Amino acid sequence: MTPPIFIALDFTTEEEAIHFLDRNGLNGVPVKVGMQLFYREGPKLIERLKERDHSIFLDLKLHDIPNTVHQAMKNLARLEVDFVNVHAAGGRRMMEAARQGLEEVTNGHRPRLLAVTQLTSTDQDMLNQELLIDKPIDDVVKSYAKLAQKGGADGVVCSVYEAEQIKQIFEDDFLTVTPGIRLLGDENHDQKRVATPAIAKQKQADYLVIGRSITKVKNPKQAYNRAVKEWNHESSETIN
Ligand SMILES: O=C(O)c1cc(=O)[nH]c(=O)n1[C@@H]1O[C@H](COP(=O)(O)O)[C@@H](O)[C@H]1O
Repeated sequence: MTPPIFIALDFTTEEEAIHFLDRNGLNGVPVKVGMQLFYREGPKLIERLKERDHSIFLDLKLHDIPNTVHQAMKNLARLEVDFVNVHAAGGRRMMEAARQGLEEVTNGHRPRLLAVTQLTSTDQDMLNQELLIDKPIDDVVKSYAKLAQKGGADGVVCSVYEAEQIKQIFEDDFLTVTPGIRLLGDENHDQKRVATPAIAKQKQADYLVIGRSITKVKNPKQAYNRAVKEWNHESSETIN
């Protein structure tokens, strides 16, 4: 079975992304396309990745008034990717509009809708001091997750540290997709709520998103295999 690990293709051009996949023998692995690459290459890149049998998470994090998100989602639905996302902070009505847009256009293959709860680059201090949200971050994430479910999302994007609690609240098929993943010893960069693939497995995350720990290292294939191995064998590597 293909491991549920999306490699974040945070490259500037299609050629760089395809070259990366080819050079490292990563054909057919699940990939995430975010704003850096999509704003440059657009839908034709998605077609190319689909032809190459990649599952695709199109991560554009929509956050706007409900009508705009509704219309935008209709266009994204036509790309027939596997996952798309919005910011839960846009509110219930916006998420309902997103879901409606996806349903109006697709017949059969509706992309699953994810809602970003709190970015993994946000920590407790930033939540309190910059966003003026005066609550423990895991409570905020859980509360946004409940809102997301009411708004028709199929799951949330959260950190590994909230995944288990979310699994306890919802049915098994409400998904948790967790970025902020690092292999032991790697730099955290701008990420704050960080965990290894092994911890993600222990905390019952459904999917992992891994970028720089695979894409920016000397031997990406080896890093990818290490992540898969941790995921499969529940190794006990930890990270602070
Ligand atoms: O929605 C996302 O994919 C996302 C949400 C979030 O809270 N944090 C987060 O890092 N991401 C994305 O996941 C990827 C993480 O990349 P690395 O930090 O390089 O592993 C980036 O493409 C981010 O845009």
